[in-house]
Amino acid sequence: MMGMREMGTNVGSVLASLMFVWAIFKEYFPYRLRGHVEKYSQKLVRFVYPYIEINFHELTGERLKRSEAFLAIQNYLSTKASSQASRFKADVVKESKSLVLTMDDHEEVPDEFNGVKVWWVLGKHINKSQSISYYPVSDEKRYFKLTFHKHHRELITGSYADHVMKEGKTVFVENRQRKLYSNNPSKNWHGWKQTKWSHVYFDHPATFDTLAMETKMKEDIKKDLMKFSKGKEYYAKIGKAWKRGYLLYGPPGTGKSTMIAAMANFLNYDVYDLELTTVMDNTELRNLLIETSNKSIVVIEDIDCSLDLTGQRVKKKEKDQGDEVETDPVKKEKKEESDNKSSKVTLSGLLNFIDGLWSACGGERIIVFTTNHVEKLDPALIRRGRMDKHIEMSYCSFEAFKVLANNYLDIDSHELFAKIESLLAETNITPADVAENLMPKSDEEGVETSLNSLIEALEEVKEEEARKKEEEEVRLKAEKEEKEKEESAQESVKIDENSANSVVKENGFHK
Ligand SMILES: Nc1ncnc2c1ncn2[C@@H]1O[C@H](COP(=O)(O)OP(=O)(O)OP(=O)(O)O)[C@@H](O)[C@H]1O
Ligand SMILES: [Mg+2]
Repeated sequence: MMGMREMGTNVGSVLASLMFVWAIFKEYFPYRLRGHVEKYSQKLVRFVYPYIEINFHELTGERLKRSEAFLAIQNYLSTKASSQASRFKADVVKESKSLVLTMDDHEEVPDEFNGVKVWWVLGKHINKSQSISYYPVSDEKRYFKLTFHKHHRELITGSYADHVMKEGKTVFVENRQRKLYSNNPSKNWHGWKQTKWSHVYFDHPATFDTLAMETKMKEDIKKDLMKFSKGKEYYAKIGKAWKRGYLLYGPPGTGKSTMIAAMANFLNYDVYDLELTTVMDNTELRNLLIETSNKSIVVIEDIDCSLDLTGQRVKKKEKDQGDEVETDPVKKEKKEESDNKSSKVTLSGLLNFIDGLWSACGGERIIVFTTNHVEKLDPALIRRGRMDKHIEMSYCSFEAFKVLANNYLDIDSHELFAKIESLLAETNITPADVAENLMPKSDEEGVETSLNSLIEALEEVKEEEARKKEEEEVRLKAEKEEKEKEESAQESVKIDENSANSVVKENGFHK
């Protein structure tokens, strides 16, 4: 087959001859006859150059978003380019294992589909605008040019285009390095980069295997996630937006954040960590959420600390609860930060978004809320449909301990396990504390030392709990006695009053 460059040279010489003929023709031909000749000459060019070109630009639309087609083509060609092209760009090194190659600018990559040959070239326009701007403007516009013979127009614009998009997306999923996004404060949204989210590569080692919790619960969650990720058609059929809400609640250190990482690793999704205290109002919240991509988990941690729960429905409840003191210093700060802001994200803003707009923009998103105080949340926020699945992360059970022992010490059983089991049944200790005790502190420390250190910690917790219980009992007893005293004092006052009244009566002061 003739290469594109060869073909280009031939076409060039033909065109040069035509130009020459055209000049002579313009000079000597009568004006009236020119129209006919022009029509036939166009036909001639199409006959000499029977190829069609289609350009796929990188940036499209009003807001110059990155075109999905461009990305898919880029990924599709990355597999072709490695065998056909000679100049590459190495883009990403995925988890330090493989080099992902993409074709370099102006490199030509041929491809074949059902015996039909096509050519791809990556080109770019340099915008030479002279406008003076405070911010540097991106002046490079890249595009892929697809060239093919006009006879195959239907095949190429139909099934070949589908094939490229599908393959490209598969390659993208295989090669992509997942990201952890955090939202930028809105004062940084304008100007040159205009990024609402900044990202780092997401490389958290947590998996469901390393997560300490009951096996049944774990399997349940895994099944639920799997069903969700494969549920595109199902969600379309029932007319529901392809999203799912999870609420993780439980005391600090029970693995809520670890669970989110395990979920992201399980599904191969990106994570958007949404820090609500830096979001000024509901409009900003909306703008942020609209910019999230498919296949992602949007996380809002400590919802009770970061969200202004001034939705009408909550006002009363908040008052009723009084000022509960937040003990965790990190969360306390977060709460104060949220309280100090002038404009705030409201509960109803968040609810509206989850319910309404969210449904209209893409799918395959999971939204996870975490909290230490589930009782503080408005039932309207956590009802099914908004938060579809509620997961309680609780104190360490024996089953959860076994997972941790396996992770940290590589053991399935030990003679000290029985003692630990009975201690765990009587105490409330978080998996974080168990993990901390199990982790060997030096190379010399063996399994037994770690287990004994855990037993010690458990006994301490048990003693502490017993002490607290005793104190509570003493306090309650004292309160009860105080109350009884007060009551008896009131009683005696009443008796005194009554007796005084009767004395008055006897003395005849009352008529
Ligand atoms: N269920 C668990 N399985 C495995 N490791 C755990 C688990 N729970 C806690 N850990 C360990 O304890 C550390 C703290 O846990 P994590 O940050 O997930 O707690 P959290 O529930 O998110 O706490 P907070 O409410 O304070 O945010 C983790 O780094 C992890 O090593
Ligand atoms: Mg956490």
